[in-house]
Amino acid sequence: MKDILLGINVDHIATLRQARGTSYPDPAHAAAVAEHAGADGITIHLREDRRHIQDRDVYVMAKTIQTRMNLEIAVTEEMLSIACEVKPEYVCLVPEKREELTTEGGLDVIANQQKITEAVEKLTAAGIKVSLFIDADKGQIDAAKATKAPYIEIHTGAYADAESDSEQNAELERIREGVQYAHANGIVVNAGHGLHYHNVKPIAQMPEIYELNIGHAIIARAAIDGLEKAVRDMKRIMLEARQA
Ligand SMILES: CC(=O)[C@@H](O)[C@H](O)COP(=O)(O)O
Ligand SMILES: NCC(=O)COP(=O)(O)O
Repeated sequence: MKDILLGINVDHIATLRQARGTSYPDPAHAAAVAEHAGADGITIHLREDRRHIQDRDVYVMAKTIQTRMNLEIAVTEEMLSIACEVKPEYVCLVPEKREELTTEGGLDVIANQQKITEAVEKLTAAGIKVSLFIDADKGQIDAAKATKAPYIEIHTGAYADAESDSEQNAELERIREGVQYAHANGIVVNAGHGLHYHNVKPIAQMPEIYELNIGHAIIARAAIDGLEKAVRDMKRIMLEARQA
């Protein structure tokens, strides 16, 4: 069975920096440590409100990341222009609401089919591999396929936030069905949001999943155990789950 890959989101290293407006900690430094510890890629989310990752971080990490950059952006002219200039290996199109604490749901590809299709075409023409951050919904998966984006990232937030075992199991089955459906339709399937050391195993065990993007939980663990150990521990849990 294929190994599952781990993308480390370093947004919340930047959150710590922005809290005091200092030059440290530098997400570019964290990305290098994460790569040394076994990260297969680095994810950064350049939000329109620049609450954590700054434009400077994107341009610096475009030069320093040794694995590959997955740049998360909203579907706006400004962000598409930055992405086409930087040319990361991957761009993941995500929804954004100014007032949200964190991403609250997947892209509504169905309702924005033309706009998202045009964005996928523009990014693809720039040589970028495009992923769409969507819920595990067959209608959204069909709409994502119609945009010709080669990747999707299934939003695992509802699974992570579930308040009962029955709710979490229902969300897990919904994700499983969506992952299998997308994979059967020739889409490369990633997943992420809200995953941590105690809920990642059932997701990592899904053989159709190519990569998990995980940030907040790993950066939080790094505050206690250090980033290298936090990354190695997560990678080990994921690989053991996949091989179980
Ligand atoms: C799209 C997603 O789930 C995350 O990658 C995103 O970065 C969350 O936003 P914050 O990092 O601002 O919490
Ligand atoms: N796309 C998910 C991601 O990059 C990290 O999300 P989280 O682990 O910070 O919730």
